[in-house]
Amino acid sequence: MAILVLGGAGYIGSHAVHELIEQNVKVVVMDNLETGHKKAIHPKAKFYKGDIRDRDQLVEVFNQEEIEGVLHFAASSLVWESMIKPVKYFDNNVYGMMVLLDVMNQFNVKNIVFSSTAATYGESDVVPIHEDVSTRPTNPYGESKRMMEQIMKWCELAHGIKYVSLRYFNVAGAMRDGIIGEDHDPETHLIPIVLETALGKRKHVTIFGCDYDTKDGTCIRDYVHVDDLIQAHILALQYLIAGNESTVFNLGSNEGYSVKEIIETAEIVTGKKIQTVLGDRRLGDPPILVASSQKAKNILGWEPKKSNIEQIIYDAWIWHSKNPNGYRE
Ligand SMILES: NC(=O)c1ccc[n+]([C@@H]2O[C@H](COP(=O)([O-])OP(=O)(O)OC[C@H]3O[C@@H](n4cnc5c(N)ncnc54)[C@H](O)[C@@H]3O)[C@@H](O)[C@H]2O)c1
Ligand SMILES: O=c1ccn([C@@H]2O[C@H](COP(=O)(O)OP(=O)(O)O[C@H]3O[C@H](CO)[C@H](O)[C@H](O)[C@H]3O)[C@@H](O)[C@H]2O)c(=O)[nH]1
Repeated sequence: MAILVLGGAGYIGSHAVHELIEQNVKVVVMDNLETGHKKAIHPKAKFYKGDIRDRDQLVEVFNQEEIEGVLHFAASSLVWESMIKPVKYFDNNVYGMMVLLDVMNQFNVKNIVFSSTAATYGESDVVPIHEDVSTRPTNPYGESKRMMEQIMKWCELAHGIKYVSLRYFNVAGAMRDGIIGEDHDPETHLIPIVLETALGKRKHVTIFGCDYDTKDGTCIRDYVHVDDLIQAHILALQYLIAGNESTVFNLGSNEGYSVKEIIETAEIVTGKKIQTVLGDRRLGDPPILVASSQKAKNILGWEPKKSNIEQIIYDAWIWHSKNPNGYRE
């Protein structure tokens, strides 16, 4: 039996594949390589290049392999892009989920761990955010993920497909050995941009908005180390395979850092001065997203070990400084 990792060539999915293989699990990856990299896929994983919206391609994978469960990372995931290309997000994310659940049902595969997001909550009055806080997304990306959760709920009722939806906050860091890490083109995430600036690949970091109602006027996010996040996926898979009920968990560090604080910490970790420019607010950005992950700790026994901000930035720095051009030669 194998675990099917959809989006296993991407930043987070590739870390999941490495960890599963480390734990001697048989892994099958499907990815269309739109934002992922073939080089990020562990050589011991069986790779199918394909798009999950292509039903025939997906059926082919399920026909060829004995799939026990699915980790579903494959999605479009940029908040700002979703504000200008909403249909892309509903097509790739929501339609992709519809095809996937239909094929899982056809092949009687009953377990899925899904990459959801803090963006499902939108602007929450409750901080830290727990799972019972109402979801009111402020961008199409978050809306698409909320819809995907709803679709899973109805497919559980109709077909008995069990799910764990993991609402990640901001994922960062990399495997300590510098072999895999974050490489998007163009890169739009804060920590990689800050580190590329430290490396001299960029002149400055633009701070998107300094007039938010926060301690220093810049947006606050909760950063979680990718290695800790993957451990939660392994626990979620075990939870489902043990026959537990479908549910939702937040995954974050429970600490909020402003954009300015991230830049200051990166200056300390890298020992480099990082130039900044003040810019306008970015479309769709909520001011504050900080998690309560108590439920994942209580029910899954999740214990994040690396999610302090210095370690997250340090591990990302190892990846970026060893691979200044990412996966490109
Ligand atoms: N990075 C974060 O901070 C963050 C936070 C919350 C949630 N998430 C979610 O985690 C998941 C992974 O994020 P990431 O940062 O690794 O993104 P990523 O873009 O690096 O990885 C996504 C992978 O999925 C593939 N893919 C996309 N659409 C596909 C399709 N239709 N068929 C096949 N493959 C497809 C891409 O080629 C890529 O390899 C996404 O679902 C994202 O929404 C990420
Ligand atoms: O050059 C930059 C890049 C980002 N930011 C700011 O830094 C913060 C973090 O931005 P990221 O782009 O790194 O991450 P997002 O919070 O927009 O989104 C990330 O986390 C979300 C959940 O919190 C989603 O799930 C999403 O997939 C994932 O990309 C935001 O306030 C953003 O405005 C800047 O000021 N300058």
